[in-house]
Amino acid sequence: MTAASAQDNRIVVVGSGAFGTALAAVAAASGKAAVTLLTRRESIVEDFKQTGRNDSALPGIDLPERLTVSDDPTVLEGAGIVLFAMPSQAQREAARSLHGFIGKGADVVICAKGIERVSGRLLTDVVEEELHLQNVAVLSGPGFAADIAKGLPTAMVIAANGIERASLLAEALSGATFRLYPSADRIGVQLGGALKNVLAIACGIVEGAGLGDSARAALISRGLAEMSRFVAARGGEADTVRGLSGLGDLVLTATSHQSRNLRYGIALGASGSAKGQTRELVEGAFAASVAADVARQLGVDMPLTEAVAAIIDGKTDVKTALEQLMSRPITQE
Ligand SMILES: NC(=O)C1=CN([C@@H]2O[C@H](COP(=O)(O)OP(=O)(O)OC[C@H]3O[C@@H](n4cnc5c(N)ncnc54)[C@H](O)[C@@H]3O)[C@@H](O)[C@H]2O)C=CC1
Ligand SMILES: O=C(CO)COP(=O)(O)O
Repeated sequence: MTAASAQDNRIVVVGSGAFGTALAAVAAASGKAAVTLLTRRESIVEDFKQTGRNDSALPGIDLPERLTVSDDPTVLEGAGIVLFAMPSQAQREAARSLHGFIGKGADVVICAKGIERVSGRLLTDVVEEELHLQNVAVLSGPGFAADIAKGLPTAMVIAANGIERASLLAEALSGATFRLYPSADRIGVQLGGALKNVLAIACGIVEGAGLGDSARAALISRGLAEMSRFVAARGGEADTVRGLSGLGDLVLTATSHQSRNLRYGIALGASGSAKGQTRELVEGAFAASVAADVARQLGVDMPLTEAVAAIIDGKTDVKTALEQLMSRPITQE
């Protein structure tokens, strides 16, 4: 049985970066369906033909032979499941440009962790608007692309509009080393992925500034409280943040040097301010100020996200932000 009855059971992954390549690899390795990785670069098609790898995204990792790599968007026509694995700020443009190829019965799954920067909107809303579709799903949770592609055990979450749809997608995309848990909370799952990146930057700042492991533990648990307030205010389930897409991913990215967000935060912490840092490379740097803006509009208290946003935007430095956080009124946990 396919997840989308009007389409065939092929899976197409759009975006041949690290995460898209990894997701295409595990889906192809499971052998449940034909899988195509759709790239915009002909050189990636050629490299895969010659080496069996996508070294531009995942150097040295062999990909399954049964994977197909293509630069022809017509492969999307009739595909039952389409994964959108490009960065958050590229989701709208990608949806707009691929709108004519994606069938009305396809299950589109967003595999990015962010919020639209210019509008503060959820990526599900953005992609649904551009594709004129409803029921766009979200895949999120703890899992580095390289770990997934190497076949290391990984568990993530797939959230759809309704648990039955989410369960079908989880079955279709899980494999021997990659386990997806279904959820019906699309808001909580996607906001968990966006906000944990901001908190991973905060943890990096703590590490880079030498503030200690105790500070990081405090950040993780107070950060989780912030996440749950924000998720509830945006109409999601506060409890979702305790699962893989919230706490699970926060712990992973706040503690592993594989995380780009953590490494970016370490650089900020080491230098004491955003002077001279490029923010464009990590998702959390895009999410921080928009999440802080939305939180203010909703009346949600998010001091850690505010502090990260102010540091990234050059409005304050690490030392001042820390002093402000530590001098906040004492409140009940
Ligand atoms: N790398 C990782 O370990 C993980 C990444 N993610 C998320 O996946 C998303 C993508 O991250 P990565 O793959 O690491 O980034 P990446 O920078 O390795 O790859 C992004 C890819 O998207 C492509 N792209 C950009 N705009 C496009 C468009 N309009 N149409 C088609 N393709 C487009 C780029 O050419 C590039 O190949 C991010 O939101 C990230 O947070 C989630 C879990 C793990
Ligand atoms: O989301 C990730 C792992 O779950 C990847 O994190 P980075 O984008 O910080 O590398």
